[in-house]
Parts: sequence; C-alpha cells; structure tokens
Amino acid sequence: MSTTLHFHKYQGTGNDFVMLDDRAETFDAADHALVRHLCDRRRGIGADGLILLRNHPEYDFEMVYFNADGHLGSMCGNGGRCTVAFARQLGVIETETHFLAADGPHEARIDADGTVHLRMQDVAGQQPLEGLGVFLDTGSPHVVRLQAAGTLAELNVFAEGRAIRYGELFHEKGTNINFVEAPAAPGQPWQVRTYERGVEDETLSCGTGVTAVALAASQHGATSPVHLRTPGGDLRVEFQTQPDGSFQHVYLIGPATRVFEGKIDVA
Ligand SMILES: N[C@H](CCC[C@H](N)C(=O)O)C(=O)O
Repeated sequence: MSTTLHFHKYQGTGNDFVMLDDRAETFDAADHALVRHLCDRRRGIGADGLILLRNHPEYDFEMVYFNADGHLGSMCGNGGRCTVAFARQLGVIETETHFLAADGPHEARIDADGTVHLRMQDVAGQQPLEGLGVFLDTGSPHVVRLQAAGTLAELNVFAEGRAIRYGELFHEKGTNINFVEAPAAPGQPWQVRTYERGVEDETLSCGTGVTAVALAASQHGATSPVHLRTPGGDLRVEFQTQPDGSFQHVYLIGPATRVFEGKIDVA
C-alpha cells in the first residue's frame, strides 16, 4: 500500500533539508531506507539531511536529525536554524525558543529579517592533529585544516576530505573536514569548504563546521564575531574564550529559508 507524506523543504546557506512535522510521531526513525530515499536527489525529494520536528515534554520541541545516508547524525547547525524557522512556521514557537537536539539543549531566537541566532553547546578546547590541523567537537566532529592563500577554490575537497574521513585516524566513526583560507585583508571573511560525513560529499555549507572554524581561527588572532564565507553563503559565529581554552556562549548566526512544501508517495 502506498501512502503520501507531506514535507517541507528548507535550506540554510545552501545546506538543504527535508523537514517533517512529526508531532504525532508517525514517522519510523529506524527506517533508514526511507530517509535515504527522501534525501535522494534523483528518486526522492533531494537533501543533505532530513529532520523530524517532534514534541518534547520539557522543551518547545525536539529536533531529530538524519544525514542523507539515512542514519541519525549528531548536531547539525544549519539544520538547527532551519528547524527553528520551521517551528515558527508551524506556530510551535514565536521568536525565542528552547529546544532539544542530539547533543543536548539549545536556545535560539529569530530576528525580524529571518536571521536565526542559534546557541551551540559549550566547546572543549581544540586538539592538535599532527600534520593535519586541529580537531574540535561542536556537537559534531570536525577537523579544521588551514590552506595556503589562494588554494581553496581549486582544492579537490571531495578527494582530500574523503582520504581524511576514511583515513586511519577517523575511519570507524568518521569526521567532517573543513578546509579553510584565512582572510586576505582585515574585514574579509574566513573562507570555508566542507566535506561532510554522512553525506559523504562536499556540501555548500556546514553550520557546526563553520563554528569549529571560527573557534580554531581564534588561535590565529580572530576575535568574536568571526565572519565566514561558504560556497552557499555567509555565516557569523560569536563566542567567549575561557582561560582554560574552552569556549562558551557560542552562537551560530545566519539565514534559514523555506523553499517549498509538497507531498511524496512512499511505498
Ligand atoms: N550540515 C551539518 C553538519 C551535520 C553533521 C553530520 N555531517 C555528521 O557528522 O553527523 C551542520 O550544518 O552542522
């Protein structure tokens, strides 16, 4: 028997998501094949990930995030902003919220122009990775690798990212990898391209990734707020550095846009 699923499509700086209002909890979160199908750009709707908005007794809502490979992911920053915008569209929240995601509670607020300020979890310091860069966990695991000036545009992010993601350091759990170019002049943004685990490709933007880049950039003299440019658009990250090298009051700030809604037949 085939059924019809009502969905919304959102994107945040080009990182795109199928959003489902699952307050009635009718979606089977263990159905990896269905999630994969809905995210398939040829046979399904097409997205980097899928998000369920569910009720939660202690929060305004719960965000359940899956990568395009059909498996539950860790935190998704762009998806988090989109879920906040979706919650407002549904009338679940107004302009401020407290919600639950895979890595714990988050606060967020939406400006009049639609910009979403999403508070991320506090971040423990960064770990150096010999010859590779640094590692940070911003709700999802991220390698940050600094590139020489003028080399980012031509970099083969798919091949280089894949080699690190499946390399001996990370192959079991994998990681996301952010390739970064420092600003050429003061006032210009840090440029970032990201290979995403779970999508297993370069995406146009990664929110937890640019958060990791901003925090790592603070070791190279960047101060909050840090402006970042991804192939999909610009984001801003604010934070406070603690004396022990950890980071608190971390905010990911940027757009979250509803693109369309529709119905899809599923087996
Ligand atoms: N695109 C997401 C990151 C998803 C993390 C995911 N790729 C994983 O490692 O589970 C973001 O905007 O933060």
